[in-house]
Amino acid sequence: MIGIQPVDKIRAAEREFAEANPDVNLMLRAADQVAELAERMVPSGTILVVVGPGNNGGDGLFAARKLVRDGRRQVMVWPVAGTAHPQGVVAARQVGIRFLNDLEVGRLLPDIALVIDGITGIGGRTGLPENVHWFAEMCDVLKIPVLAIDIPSGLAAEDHHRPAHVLAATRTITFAAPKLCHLAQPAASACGDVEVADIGLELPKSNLRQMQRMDVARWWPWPTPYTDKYSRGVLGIDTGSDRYPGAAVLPVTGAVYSGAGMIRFTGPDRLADLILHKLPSVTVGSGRVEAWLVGCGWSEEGAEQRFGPILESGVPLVIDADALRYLPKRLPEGSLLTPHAGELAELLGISRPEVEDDPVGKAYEAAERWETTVLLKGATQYIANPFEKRVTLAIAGPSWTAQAGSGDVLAGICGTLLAAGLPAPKAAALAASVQAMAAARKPGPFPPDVVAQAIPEVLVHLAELADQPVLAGDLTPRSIAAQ
Ligand SMILES: NC(=O)C1=CN([C@@H]2O[C@H](COP(=O)(O)OP(=O)(O)OC[C@H]3O[C@@H](n4cnc5c(N)ncnc54)[C@H](O)[C@@H]3O)[C@@H](O)[C@H]2O)[C@@H](O)CC1
Ligand SMILES: Nc1ncnc2c1ncn2[C@@H]1O[C@H](COP(=O)(O)OP(=O)(O)O)[C@@H](O)[C@H]1O
Ligand SMILES: [K+]
Repeated sequence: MIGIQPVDKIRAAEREFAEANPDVNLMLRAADQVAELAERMVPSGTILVVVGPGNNGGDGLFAARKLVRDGRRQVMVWPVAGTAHPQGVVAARQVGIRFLNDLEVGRLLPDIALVIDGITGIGGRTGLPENVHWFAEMCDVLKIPVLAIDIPSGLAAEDHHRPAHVLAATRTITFAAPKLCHLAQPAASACGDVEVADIGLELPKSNLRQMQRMDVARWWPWPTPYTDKYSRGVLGIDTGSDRYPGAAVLPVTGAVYSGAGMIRFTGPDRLADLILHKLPSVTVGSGRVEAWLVGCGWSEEGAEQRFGPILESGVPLVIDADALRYLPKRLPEGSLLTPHAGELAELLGISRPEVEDDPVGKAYEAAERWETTVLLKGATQYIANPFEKRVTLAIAGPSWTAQAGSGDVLAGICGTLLAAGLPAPKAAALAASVQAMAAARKPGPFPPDVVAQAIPEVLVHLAELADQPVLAGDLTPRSIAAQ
């Protein structure tokens, strides 16, 4: 898990560091790391460092000095948006760096190997200074690699919006910890590959975090030699309707391919035949279950009647799609709501744009109101956990997943994990991350059920990461295997 840090915590950590280490210059540390990464990105060629009025520009100027020192390359500086960092300017001039004006930049730009963006960092407000709009567009058109220092200029650190004008980066080097803009879409799409550089700051635990592959590997409920189908978790699934027959098949597919011990399908009989045709391991009819998945493709007719008895069962529920319209005040303990932005808006009685404007806040508001875990779906998936008062971002996948039925498959994976006994926040974070990883293995317009079929490959890979036995042979005690 990686903590996503707000600007005030970064600044406080910087102050504490400065008090404890009066002889260390953090800006030089940051600048050295910027220069090192720039060297790796383009071992030769001219570098243009664009600098703004703050410390982000200071980082850029000291990085420029470092880059020019080895004498192997030409480095130029273009100051924009106010007066550049005075000591930085002196340092750059001392080593003979040339300062350019707008006209010179326009003329030389096609021959630039790398642009380093030091216009604004964590002090940046949304929107690029107007006098560099043309420059951002030219870098994009000419496909010039851009290395952003801390934050691509135009983005604001704690904001997931991507404004019309931004200096989009090929890579971003940020310090101490990622900020929300690096990880939440659509802002993240302007950051390129993000590298987090350690400059020695100590940060407190954050209540906004992002899942890592290793977390998925550690938390996944791996089967053991003592496992049977019941102990692995039996999941009841009541989904689909005549209007939406696929919504019966897709969640079951997600549940089967993520390793449910057993599935009991209790939706319409005609749909059971459809499921069995594709997935003969599914059982039909009621019985004891550890968790229920409800709501996908119910349509309105008969929804309440379907929901009532399942709610009374008292086991944890994954509540998706149409079932979200019939939430009681109190949900069974350990339940999980899986709305997309439109459904969350309906739940909260607000508009969809209001949810899209503040996904972290709105997901958390719903989680608090229903005292349950909420997984807000979309290009970035937020898991709001009201018990530990935090929000977790799932591992992100390719945008190909944005298609009808992906949410149904995701609900099925959530169901498998709730039935396996995982607490809802973990189940949701794992399910969303694993689906994204499966989609990354199958990039392209593969239908959601085909993406689900890539989950076993992802799990085998993760099992290796977690040192879990994946094949029968792996269970051989090491002493025997060595003979
Ligand atoms: N805080 C830290 O821990 C460290 C910070 N460092 C660097 O310092 C940066 C933060 O420095 P600052 O606080 O000076 O802030 P920035 O350099 O990010 O930007 C502040 C300046 O930009 C102007 N500005 C902001 N948004 C603008 C916009 N949209 N259009 C035009 N002008 C705009 C502001 O008026 C202000 O003059 C970090 O991002 C990082 O690069 C590093 O030196 C290492 C240590
Ligand atoms: N831009 C995107 N990039 C990656 N995944 C996305 C994107 N947009 C949506 N998704 C995924 O697609 C799914 C859509 O869910 P949902 O809208 O409930 O679809 P449905 O109800 O048709 O199954 C969600 O799981 C979400 O993770
Ligand atoms: K920047």
